[in-house]
Amino acid sequence: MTKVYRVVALPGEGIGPEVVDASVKILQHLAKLEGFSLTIDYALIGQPAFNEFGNFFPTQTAQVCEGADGILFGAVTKGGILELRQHFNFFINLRPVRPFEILLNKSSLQPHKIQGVDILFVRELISGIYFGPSGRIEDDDGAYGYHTMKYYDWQIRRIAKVALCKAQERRGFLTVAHKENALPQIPWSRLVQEEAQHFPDVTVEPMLVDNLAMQLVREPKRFDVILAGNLFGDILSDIGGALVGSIGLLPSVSLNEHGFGLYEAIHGTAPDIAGKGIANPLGTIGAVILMLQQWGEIQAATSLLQAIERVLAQGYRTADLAPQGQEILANAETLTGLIVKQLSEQTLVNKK
Ligand SMILES: NC(=O)c1ccc[n+]([C@@H]2O[C@H](COP(=O)([O-])OP(=O)(O)OC[C@H]3O[C@@H](n4cnc5c(N)ncnc54)[C@H](O)[C@@H]3O)[C@@H](O)[C@H]2O)c1
Ligand SMILES: CC(C)[C@H](C(=O)O)[C@@H](O)C(=O)O
Ligand SMILES: [Mg+2]
Repeated sequence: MTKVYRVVALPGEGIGPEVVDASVKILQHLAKLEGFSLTIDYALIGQPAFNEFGNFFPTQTAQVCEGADGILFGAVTKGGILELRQHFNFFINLRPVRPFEILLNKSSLQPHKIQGVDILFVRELISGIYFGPSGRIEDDDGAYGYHTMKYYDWQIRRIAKVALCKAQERRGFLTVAHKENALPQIPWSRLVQEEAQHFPDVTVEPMLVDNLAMQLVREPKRFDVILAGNLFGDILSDIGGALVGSIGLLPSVSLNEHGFGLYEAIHGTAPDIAGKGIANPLGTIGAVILMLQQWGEIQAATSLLQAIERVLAQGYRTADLAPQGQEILANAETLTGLIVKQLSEQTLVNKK
């Protein structure tokens, strides 16, 4: 029986529409090759949504997303994304950091430091300082603003379980980012260690987040799964961009307890390059791989990864990867076309 999937594309702003466009083309092509049925519905988020509905994440958009098999997201300036994450209870944010072998020389670190790096960030996504009580007030000392880092213990425990499961499936090593020397009321280490009693095969290593940032650059290979709260996870995962060579390469999935997911790159709207067609679409295309894996379309996921690797092996590079020597400068459209062509060729070979 043909499997039927419905994806909601939310292109958003800046380079969002460019990278979503590339990813949709690839997904549609894969559907034809792999024989699954695919519908893509489009909806507005961010500034375009505000212009149309006076709201960055309008009810109309929430309704379109309801019941879909996945949301493919571009980028927004800020308005809309936090509301979207909260609306669907996407408390799990997974950000894998694994360099492409052929791009080791694009890392900010020396190739031998980065070869073999395989890190999974597990970031809590709908609590912490992003969502705690906040405001602007004026008192006798003047105007001030505040944001509050607030975590219920159960919110930490539930994301800890996710991270522990991931570590168990991987290399059994979980680093917990915390800042208990300054923020002792939010005991990440203790709560995660308590949960870890049910995971005897996982080693838990609590690490102060400032040291963790340094160790990530110094010796990235020592990490397996890194668990972090919302703010620390945001900051630490961008370091991954420097490790793999460009932030434009990194994908992400945000999930709720039912496995419903929001798929996006970790980068933003990149206003400095938006509208030029030169954005690297591989982060968002990588998010398509995560979507296919989540659906259980393993053959399609593997085939897409292979196609990307082969196109990179042919020397094509977007501008962020600073092509030089034998490498060939490609824009997003060219790169996408090459991946589509490669997918067709692979399928032909496999069917022979
Ligand atoms: N999920 C999201 O929607 C999301 C994520 C991060 C930032 N943002 C928003 O994006 C805006 C810009 O933020 P920023 O400049 O700090 O971060 P950014 O990720 O947009 O850009 C940082 C740098 O990386 C480059 N870059 C990013 N993605 C790229 C890609 N795919 N290909 C090539 N180069 C790429 C940019 O050109 C820029 O030099 C802000 O308004 C921020 O709030 C949104
Ligand atoms: C746009 C912004 C609010 C967002 C975040 O901080 O979560 C982004 O930086 C990300 O990494 O997804
Ligand atoms: Mg970020």
